[in-house]
Amino acid sequence: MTPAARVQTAIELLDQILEGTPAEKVLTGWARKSRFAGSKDRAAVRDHVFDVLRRRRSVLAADTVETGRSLMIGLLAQDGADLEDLFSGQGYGPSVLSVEDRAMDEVMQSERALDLPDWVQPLLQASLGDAFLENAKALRKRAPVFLRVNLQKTTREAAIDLLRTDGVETVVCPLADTALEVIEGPRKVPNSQAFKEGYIEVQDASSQAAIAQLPLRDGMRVLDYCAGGGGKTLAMGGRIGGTFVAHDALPQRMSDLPVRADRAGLQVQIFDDNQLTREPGFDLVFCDVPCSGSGTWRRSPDAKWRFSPDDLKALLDVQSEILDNACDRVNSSGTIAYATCSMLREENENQIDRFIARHSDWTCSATHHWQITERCDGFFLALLTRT
Ligand SMILES: C[S@@+](CC[C@H](N)C(=O)[O-])C[C@H]1O[C@@H](n2cnc3c(N)ncnc32)[C@H](O)[C@@H]1O
Repeated sequence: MTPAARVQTAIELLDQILEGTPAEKVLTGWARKSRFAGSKDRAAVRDHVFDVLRRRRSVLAADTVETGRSLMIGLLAQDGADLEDLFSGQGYGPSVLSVEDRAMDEVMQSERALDLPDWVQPLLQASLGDAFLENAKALRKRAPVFLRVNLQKTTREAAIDLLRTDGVETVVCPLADTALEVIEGPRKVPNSQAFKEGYIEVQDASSQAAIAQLPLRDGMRVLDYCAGGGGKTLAMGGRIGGTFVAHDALPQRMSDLPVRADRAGLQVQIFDDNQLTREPGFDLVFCDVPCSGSGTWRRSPDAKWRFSPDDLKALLDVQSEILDNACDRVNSSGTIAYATCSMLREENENQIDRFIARHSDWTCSATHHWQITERCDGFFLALLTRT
């Protein structure tokens, strides 16, 4: 596909997304139907679509109707692309620029907004204070890819060397002693020997840094209460030898965990609610609760525009219910670790304050924040123990 044809495809896919179809569904549907598109074409179209969604507000000039075409023109103009060349009307590319399109090109030389939904911006501002602007700007950029090195199987240095033999270039990330940033060849990671041998997993650096802050000791009994795909279970298992139990309200979310654990050389038991009630209390109950994901919105920019005040309210209820349930799963000297990838105070400190107001025998021994930067996603961790 020519660069212009990729732009026209992105325009058509964005129109479908604007009609309400989720971005992933639109992109997968197109990839299935378009056998002529190679992997580079797919990646380029995907990048166009996600760049627009990340900056959906600022790429649109004031008073311009939101269409796939107007959004793509705004994006390309903001990035300094040669619009006359791309919009030439040739081949499968988009039709030539109108007078209005050219006017937009000029407007877009300046940025309009921070690309946040109106109702979210004040909440983020109140939550982040002076750090708000830096965080909001970082959310408009593409996120880097990070790997977690499984220290039970190898070292960071050996992992760097092995990845290089498969065309994946990485550098040490200072945020965590397990973290590597991929600077070349991220798409080659799943087929690399390092991945197949269980030496590495894909995981953001702030999640790894949070796991490094947990009070983990060899021999502990650990429950990952909201395990999902099990990324945090594996990360905890990469740090200590112990007993690991995974649980999730939606067990199908854990379907890949046995294969991943096997690759990592970790034994993980998967328990439902009934099995958990028969278990003695755990030393650590890790609650990576469902949340707005606002610290990771640059990875799923579609979610940013879909997220509503009702969604937030429902999440707050689920988060407090999970914390209340976690109390029954932890032994008398154990710790509850509450984690979100949210930047919103409502989901973080306020949730902890409300928990302590409901459970006066509990105290918060530490909180940690990771801000959204070019280098890492936003993350929040609170450690709770009985007084
Ligand atoms: C943020 S995700 C977890 C991601 C996972 N820890 C990882 O590293 O891949 C939150 C998970 O909580 C689960 N969940 C939602 N409500 C729950 C509940 N009441 N009890 C336990 N898990 C719940 C969701 O199904 C989802 O998989």
